[in-house]
Amino acid sequence: MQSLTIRRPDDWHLHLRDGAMLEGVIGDTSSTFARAIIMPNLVPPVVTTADATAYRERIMKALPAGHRFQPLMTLYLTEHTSADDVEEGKKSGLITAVKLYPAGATTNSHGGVRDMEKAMPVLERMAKIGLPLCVHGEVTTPDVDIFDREAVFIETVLDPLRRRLPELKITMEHVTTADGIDYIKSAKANLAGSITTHHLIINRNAILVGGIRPHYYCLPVAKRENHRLALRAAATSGDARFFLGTDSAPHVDPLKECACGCAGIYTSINTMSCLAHVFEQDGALDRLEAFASLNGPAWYGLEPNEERITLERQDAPVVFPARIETGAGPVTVFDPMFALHWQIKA
Ligand SMILES: NC(=O)N[C@@H](CC(=O)O)C(=O)O
Ligand SMILES: [Zn+2]
Ligand SMILES: [Zn+2]
Repeated sequence: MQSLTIRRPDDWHLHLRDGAMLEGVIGDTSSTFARAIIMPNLVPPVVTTADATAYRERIMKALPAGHRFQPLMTLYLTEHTSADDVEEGKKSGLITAVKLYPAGATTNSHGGVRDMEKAMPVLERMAKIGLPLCVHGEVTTPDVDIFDREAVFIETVLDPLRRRLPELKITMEHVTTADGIDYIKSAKANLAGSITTHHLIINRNAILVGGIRPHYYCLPVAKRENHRLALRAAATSGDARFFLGTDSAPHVDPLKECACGCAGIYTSINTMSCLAHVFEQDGALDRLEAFASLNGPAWYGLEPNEERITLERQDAPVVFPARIETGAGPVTVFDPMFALHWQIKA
């Protein structure tokens, strides 16, 4: 049997939600990943250090017995965020990053930033104290086609911000385009990108061909095949600027299978099996550890995990449940549309 031992991975972009959903999903992450950057887009969002402290406590309480897991907390940037509060959060060790959601760009982002000018004092402070900004990189202006939102964001928001504040460390999260990959590669410093599991596997056909398939709908929406190939090349290259952020984003099935379905794909449970498949296909299994376990911590100034996991390849397909049951309702699991053969050794 073929096997691969790597340092225990981390997830640099994760939605754990709250309440019954949090309880239903956290074990799928904490059984595999040592740490995860926890997205703050709850209802209401995690805006202050006090909010993040309370949310962290709820996460730790929901953690299954015996699991070791460290949630890395983020704050949801608003036009009213206090720079002092952000600095306090970083100093106390609680806050790993601040998250920029352009208002209206994605799930629970209506309280996000409309006018970047209003966020400048906080961003300047973050640059000064070395606190990274995570961005959902899409513009929301109605005249921009949804498939172009990332490219236009780079040109009209991200690049001007980086010119104005070159010392600010920015993570372009869930990169979905060749434009994003090229832009990150062109930067001399202070820019990196996370890539999701599903964007390495699906292109936009998965959502639209043969019927509309809500469980492949996420934001940023999957793009054309040439973009997927660019993401794959970047992820499997070993380039330290690219690392895993699953963006696993659970929504209960009734909220996805309806006339106006939510964006988000649930991959926490089968991400490592999917990634091993992708890296094997591209002849890059030796670089899976860089993508999933080394590049992320290096970017965030943390040590890689000491623990190891072993992935084993078996001839018989590894079967994951089609959906998980949570106290909030059923959540469909990402189906990569090919058989998986790798699994984490218990
Ligand atoms: N990725 C998604 O499609 N959805 C995320 C929000 C986000 O990361 O943009 C969610 O919170 O559901
Ligand atoms: Zn996002
Ligand atoms: Zn997300």
